Amino acid sequence: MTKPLTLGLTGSIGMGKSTVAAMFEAAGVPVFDADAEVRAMQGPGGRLVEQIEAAFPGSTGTDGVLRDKLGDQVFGDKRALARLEAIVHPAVAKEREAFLFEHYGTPFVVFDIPLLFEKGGHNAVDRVVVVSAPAEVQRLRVLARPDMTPEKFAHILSLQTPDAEKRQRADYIIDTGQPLAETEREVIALIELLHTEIAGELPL
Ligand SMILES: CC(C)(COP(=O)(O)OP(=O)(O)OC[C@H]1O[C@@H](n2cnc3c(N)ncnc32)[C@H](O)[C@@H]1O)[C@@H](O)C(=O)NCCC(=O)NCCS
Ligand SMILES: Nc1ncnc2c1ncn2[C@@H]1O[C@H](COP(=O)(O)OP(=O)(O)OP(=O)(O)O)[C@@H](O)[C@H]1O
Repeated sequence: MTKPLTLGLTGSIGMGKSTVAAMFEAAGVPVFDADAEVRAMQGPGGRLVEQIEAAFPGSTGTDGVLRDKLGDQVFGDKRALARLEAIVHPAVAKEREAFLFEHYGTPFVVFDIPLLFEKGGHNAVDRVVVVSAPAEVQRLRVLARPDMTPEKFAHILSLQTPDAEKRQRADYIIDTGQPLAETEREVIALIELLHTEIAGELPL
């Protein structure tokens, strides 16, 4: 069985990555959700909880990692964040490989990875899909979230590769600054293009 073509799906905070990932999934494309894997491994009984508690005392409870507490410890401190990443990222990579193996024979799969460029994951996928909307649309979406402040938003943005650079480095861009139905049409068109390519009707 052949290895699927791998699409890395990414985008900055609030750009609509999860929404677009759900569109791929609804169209029958297997989607690996890196964030969901992290949450499972950090949640109740999760396999990283003990290791995280040892590295960040007081950051876990009976329900696993206390994400707001851990976030407070790492988002303002680059070295602490790097220590957390050294625990989390290798574990996610392992799960991703297992997912790929399970889907051998499928034409292509999507890896939904928020920090694809930031952490070098773009080198490990065949194609990169970036979701992008105008900065003002992004800002309004993010600031409407509970517990979000302009300061927190600015800080998270400062940790992420700028949208303009993501767009430049993308193989495909999905516009999420338009009505959902239009975005969905773009997703379906991309899926059709990839099927055509894989079927050998166009050069890869
Ligand atoms: C610190 C944690 C527990 C905070 O969880 P919380 O639910 O409060 O925030 P959430 O995960 O939704 O992140 C908020 C925003 O920060 C960004 N962000 C998260 N981790 C990082 C990071 N390591 N570097 C830069 N930005 C990050 C996210 O993309 C998102 O836009 C969590 O973010 C975490 O475990 N991060 C480290 C693992 C990681 O890198 N995960 C993201 C990709 S797999
Ligand atoms: N055309 C569109 N495409 C995608 N999302 C849209 C669109 N129009 C409106 N939205 C809304 O924008 C929001 C995007 O949130 P979503 O959780 O998908 O973003 P995200 O990039 O995954 O966020 P984060 O990186 O912060 O987790 C959703 O509430 C979605 O309904």
